Amino acid sequence: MSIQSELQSTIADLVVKGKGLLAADESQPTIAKRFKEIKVESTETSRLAYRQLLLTTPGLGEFISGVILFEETLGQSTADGKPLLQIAVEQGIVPGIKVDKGTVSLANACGDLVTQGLDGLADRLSDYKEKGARFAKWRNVYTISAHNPTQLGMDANAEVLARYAAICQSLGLVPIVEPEVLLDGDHTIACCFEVTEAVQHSVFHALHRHRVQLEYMLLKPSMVLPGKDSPSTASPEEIAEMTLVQLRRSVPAAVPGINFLSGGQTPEEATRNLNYINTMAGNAPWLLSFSYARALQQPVLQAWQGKPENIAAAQDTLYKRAKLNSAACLGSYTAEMEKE
Ligand SMILES: O=P(O)(O)OC[C@H]1O[C@](O)(COP(=O)(O)O)[C@@H](O)[C@@H]1O
Repeated sequence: MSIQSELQSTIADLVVKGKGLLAADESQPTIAKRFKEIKVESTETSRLAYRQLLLTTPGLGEFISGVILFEETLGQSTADGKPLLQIAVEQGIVPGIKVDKGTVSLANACGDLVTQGLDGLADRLSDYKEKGARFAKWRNVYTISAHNPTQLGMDANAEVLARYAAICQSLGLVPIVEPEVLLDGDHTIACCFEVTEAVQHSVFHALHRHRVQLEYMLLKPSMVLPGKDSPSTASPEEIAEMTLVQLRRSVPAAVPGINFLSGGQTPEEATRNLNYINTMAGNAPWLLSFSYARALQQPVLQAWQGKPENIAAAQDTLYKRAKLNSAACLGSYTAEMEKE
């Protein structure tokens, strides 16, 4: 298969109406933090048990088209020797992989961060592809404060994101481009709008400079929201409206899908806001869906508590959240469905 057809068929498998992505790619520090909340130690064994629980959830493929895995998971197998990646494939779920190496502070940029991981990326990607990954994900983070993000921070981050995307496409892996504007802070929704618009403009300029084919990538953005310590709140209609206006101004129609991250919203908020976005999207050119980690997994972790006897209940919870988010993709979610 040519690189072009590989990219095309992965996009076709990922961008499906009523389906979204499960982000199960928490880095070691992040998964340790999530496990700590349920008093489970993060070890290779506990991470395998948990991620096996996620991937073996019966019927998950009805609502999930792709899963983002962490590098370690790509090499893990069940006790009877089946690779976890194979389980995803058998569920009809496309396996992908997080390939960035986390953030460091960017010199001379007032505290802005920049994401690392470009060195040796092509070799790593070839290896992941050989193991079965068909898409990749890279996350940049932008903090909002009186001084951040700086133009320097936005430019430097856009450049690495575009270089990553170009390398992925050259090897036949679909890149998910994730510029996350963080929820931390007391900023207003208007300020988040302005920053998100500037960030995405810088990203799409860089993607253009690096000749990234927009038809064969997905955008994983944050929604436009007031900061979590903001004195002002915003209604779901306002969030949906501002998110859509911002996206229309920044994201070319050639991009096939936009899969939001949850970013610290509660599971219910993330589902409700996605539903409003889809009901208000009109004839938006992109499929608007989800690529949630916390908003899908928080209730699962609570139900699991690290205990084998809770696996079935935890899987029911994942199935339910995936189903509700699928409804939100179709604009048919209602708060009553939470009680079912
Ligand atoms: O561990 P990291 O690299 O900080 O990433 C944390 C998470 O951020 C995400 O990009 C988005 O997650 P949320 O939906 O919880 O905001 C996930 O894909 C990833 O697992």
